[in-house]
Amino acid sequence: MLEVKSGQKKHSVMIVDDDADFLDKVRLLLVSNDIRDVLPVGDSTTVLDELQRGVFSAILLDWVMPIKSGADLLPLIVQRYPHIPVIIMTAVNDIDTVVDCIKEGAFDYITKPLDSGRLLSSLHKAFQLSELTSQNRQLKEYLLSDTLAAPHIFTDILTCNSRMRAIFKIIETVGPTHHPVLITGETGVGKELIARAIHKASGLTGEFIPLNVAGLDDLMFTDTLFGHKRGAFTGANEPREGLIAKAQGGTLFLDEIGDLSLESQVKLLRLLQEHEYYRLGSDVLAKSDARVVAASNRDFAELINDGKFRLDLYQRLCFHELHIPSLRERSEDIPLLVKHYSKEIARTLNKVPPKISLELDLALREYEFPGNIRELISKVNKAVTFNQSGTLTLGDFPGILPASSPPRHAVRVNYDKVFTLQAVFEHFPSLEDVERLIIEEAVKAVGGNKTAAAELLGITRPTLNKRLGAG
Ligand SMILES: Nc1ncnc2c1ncn2[C@@H]1O[C@H](COP(=O)(O)OP(=O)(O)OP(=O)(O)O)[C@@H](O)[C@H]1O
Repeated sequence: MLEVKSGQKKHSVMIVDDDADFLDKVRLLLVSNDIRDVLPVGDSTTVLDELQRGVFSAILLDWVMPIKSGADLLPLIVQRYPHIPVIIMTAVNDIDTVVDCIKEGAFDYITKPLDSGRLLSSLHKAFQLSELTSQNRQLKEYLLSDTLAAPHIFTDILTCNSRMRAIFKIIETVGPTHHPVLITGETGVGKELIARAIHKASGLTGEFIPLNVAGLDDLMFTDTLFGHKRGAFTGANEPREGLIAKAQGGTLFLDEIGDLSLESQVKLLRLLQEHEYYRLGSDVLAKSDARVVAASNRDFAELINDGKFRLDLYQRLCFHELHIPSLRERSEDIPLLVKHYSKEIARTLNKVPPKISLELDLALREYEFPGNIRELISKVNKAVTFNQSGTLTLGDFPGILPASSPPRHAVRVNYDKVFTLQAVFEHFPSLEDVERLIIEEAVKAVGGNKTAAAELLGITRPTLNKRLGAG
């Protein structure tokens, strides 16, 4: 999970002044106000060295000093350490100096003799800025980097697609907020898997409770979600606990939310707004802290326009919205998924995992997969079940046409290739060099998800771990 360090951080302050008594006084003032990490610097020529050695949340810098003055140091500090707020201290109380300091990038300016209240308030503001800057930096590094903070959350979602990886990053960021999330995307793209990943990223200790609301009339929806009291309606002989109670402290996943009846939408809106509900037949208000994640393959703009979906409910649900791309928009995932599922299905049938012919591989990449990954799994299932030869070919996938482009033969061995290899390795590589490169590239391509990397490489995860360990 993404963790931006903040809060009760210890702050360290550098005080630079050529007056030893003054330095001592300020240090005592800070220490007695719980700022214990203070570095007094009497010789201003050592400031840059000290900055290289330590980490500081703020600098108190005297303006007038012999040899290297505050005016000399300020531009250098601002240029090299723009994230450290610098507070200028000076006896010179004229507007020109103030303007000069601020123009050079000082955070604040205080006059001597120091007013302790003013100094402490300025320092606390500087700490806030320094914390924000450091959080921003961490977030930026995290979002720009290609590594996930908690890749294990996504092990079930095989992908080497960059949009999917960006979605993983968003999940790591918004997962712990506990706000509602609306997941959209065509049928079978993996919306439920994404919902489960959001639950894992939330840190919630309660359960993940899925409910498919398609086809539920208002009574069925209300009864299933909120439960009922004994005798609430004819046939309600026993009390029923609704799913919302089961999802307490966890996540309620409402699938096919675009198909929810308008009457039920009002009830769901109330739950999202008030976090309260009534069981059928009961006038006792119950509380719910379940996080709501909803999914749909419907077009909400159209539904709202046609009066079939309430705008206020949509706005509540899509506090965060994730759109999952269709499989044809990430066709690079197709070979990975075909390999994974053909192996899985072969295992359940006690068969040897089949090979996949190049012709089939190319044809599958071009096929549209209107039913997305669910369709892919079903097609692979049939193919593996009936295949006898040990190699899946186009013949095992009725309805799939050969690829329009001629097979791209993976590697054409000629001297060009040798030169390409040498450009990568600067020498002719050994098999071990090439293996290490391929493994590194595969792990990078799937963003550190070792299960997916093993799939991509056509080896088992333990083998990958062994090779990584040896690398
Ligand atoms: N990236 C993936 N890697 C491996 N399996 C996947 C991936 N995405 C989806 N699947 C599998 O595909 C099937 C369909 O996924 P899922 O039910 O999450 O789709 P969905 O978008 O919720 O479908 P629907 O819109 O019909 O509810 C499931 O068996 C799921 O495990």
